[in-house]
Amino acid sequence: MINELYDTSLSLLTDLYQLTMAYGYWKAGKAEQEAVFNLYFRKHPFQGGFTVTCGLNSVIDYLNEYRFSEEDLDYIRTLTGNDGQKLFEPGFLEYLRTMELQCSIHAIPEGTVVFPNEPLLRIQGPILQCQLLETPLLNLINFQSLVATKAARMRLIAQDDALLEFGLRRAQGPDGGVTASRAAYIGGFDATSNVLAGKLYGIPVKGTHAHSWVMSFDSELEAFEAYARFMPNNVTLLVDTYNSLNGVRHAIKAGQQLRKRGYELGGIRLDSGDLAYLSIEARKLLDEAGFESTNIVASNDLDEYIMDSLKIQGSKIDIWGIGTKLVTAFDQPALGGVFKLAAIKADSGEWDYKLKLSEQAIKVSTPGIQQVRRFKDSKGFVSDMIFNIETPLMGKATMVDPYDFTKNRSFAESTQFEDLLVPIFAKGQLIYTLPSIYETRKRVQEQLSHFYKGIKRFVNPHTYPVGLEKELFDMKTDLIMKLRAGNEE
Ligand SMILES: Nc1ncnc2c1ncn2[C@@H]1O[C@H](COP(=O)(O)OP(=O)(O)OP(=O)(O)O)[C@@H](O)[C@H]1O
Ligand SMILES: O=P(O)(O)OC[C@H]1O[C@H](OP(=O)(O)OP(=O)(O)O)[C@H](O)[C@@H]1O
Ligand SMILES: O=C(O)c1cccnc1
Ligand SMILES: [Mg+2]
Repeated sequence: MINELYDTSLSLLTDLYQLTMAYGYWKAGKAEQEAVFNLYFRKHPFQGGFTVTCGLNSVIDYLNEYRFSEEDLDYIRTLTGNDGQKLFEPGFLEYLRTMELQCSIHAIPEGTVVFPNEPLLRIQGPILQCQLLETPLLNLINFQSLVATKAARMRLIAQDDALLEFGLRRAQGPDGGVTASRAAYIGGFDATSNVLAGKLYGIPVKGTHAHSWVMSFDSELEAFEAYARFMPNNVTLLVDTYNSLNGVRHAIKAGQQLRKRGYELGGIRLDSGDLAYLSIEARKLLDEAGFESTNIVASNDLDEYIMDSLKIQGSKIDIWGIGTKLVTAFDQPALGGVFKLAAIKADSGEWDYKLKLSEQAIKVSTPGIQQVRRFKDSKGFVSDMIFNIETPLMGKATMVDPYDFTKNRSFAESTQFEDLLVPIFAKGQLIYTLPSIYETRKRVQEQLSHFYKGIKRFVNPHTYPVGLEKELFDMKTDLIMKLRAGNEE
């Protein structure tokens, strides 16, 4: 989709340093050396207890179209260094021109509930190619996962109420708007006001009308009657332009006219003031007038916390219209996903495991060709274990808390599990059938239902256990010791 939106190849959607490193690998004769990178995040957004992964569809589109066009190469050719001389030799540009993606990619399917340090994507292939993909893959996964997570949080509060996404006007540019609409739908929204997202993804489109409609008439009643006349099968009237409860009375009048023509007043929308009080009073007015099935839509800078508060206050809101705080992920504008090298194949054909040291334990990367095993019992998912597929698990598996080795758990061989990463590309060839957006959307709710409810609360959520398989933990520890010893002052 992103390619459609920009109508161009998007291989330049990367940071310059990926190109300069790619050039370096090429010059050093390392371009084809096989490497493995993991894409993962370190902390849940919104101080929450879960994250919903999203954006794989864009990754697939992006990689399917991946190539350096003549215009791309013409541009790269112009780039110069500090001395004004060309950065790249012609031979490198020729290499890029004929380059075909050879990467094999495993990923956790979209709509899966995931946790810190779990590889959402594992990219294996020529190091030069993997490197070029760091920035675009992070760009695609970070934002969409963030918005899908925000949406899933709102769905938890909304329960069975309808959720409409109204964010396009506040989104971070066209692609931010369109991808946010998709991610919001996957996270649990029911519809979007974004017509392009509707067309591109098959998301239901819905909407009401703006204050300008009311303001353009001499009176609110006239505006409502006109709207109802012209669009009798889609009437949700925005009642707060002048005085919300008066507006509800006018909407009821327009609704009575509609009924005479065999149509129903679909809803009224409240967009300012005390949404708890106004929705309760509006409900009374509507019910007294025999409009029990007319929905009350609320909007106005809503987020999951205000929704929660409104629910506690007994508000009578049936449909929530949410824009700004959803599509901008207002209280946390980025998911901190990273892309780290985990192994390089040595000339011997053996994996040489790689790790980035840090003073902060949470920032030390994990080596290995990783897979995530999610153990289940009769009540649901119980823990996730990251393991190295190169050291097959035999019999019972032991997993260690990566931040406290004294904490570990063992799982009998008979314990049920699911391995989360599935093959997407094999040496550059797509081998995965992307589920429909509707299936992915269902998957989120399905997934959430299998987790202990503590991970879903907003305040001090329960930490779902994610550990390293014992052999991987030991290998990581050894590597840390070796690297620390080898890099002492
Ligand atoms: N009962 C309520 N409890 C908690 N928050 C509420 C309640 N009613 C509305 N809100 C939220 O409070 C904020 C109100 O915003 P603001 O102070 O701008 O008022 P407003 O009603 O939009 O004002 P105006 O009438 O000028 O448009 C919004 O984020 C809204 O969602
Ligand atoms: O509040 P959001 O969650 O972003 O939802 C979208 C908002 O966009 C519209 O008005 P707009 O904000 O453009 O103008 P208004 O604030 O004056 O209503 C609509 O009336 C909502 O209030
Ligand atoms: O249809 C609506 O009510 C709508 C659409 C976009 C933004 N705010 C409201
Ligand atoms: Mg507003």
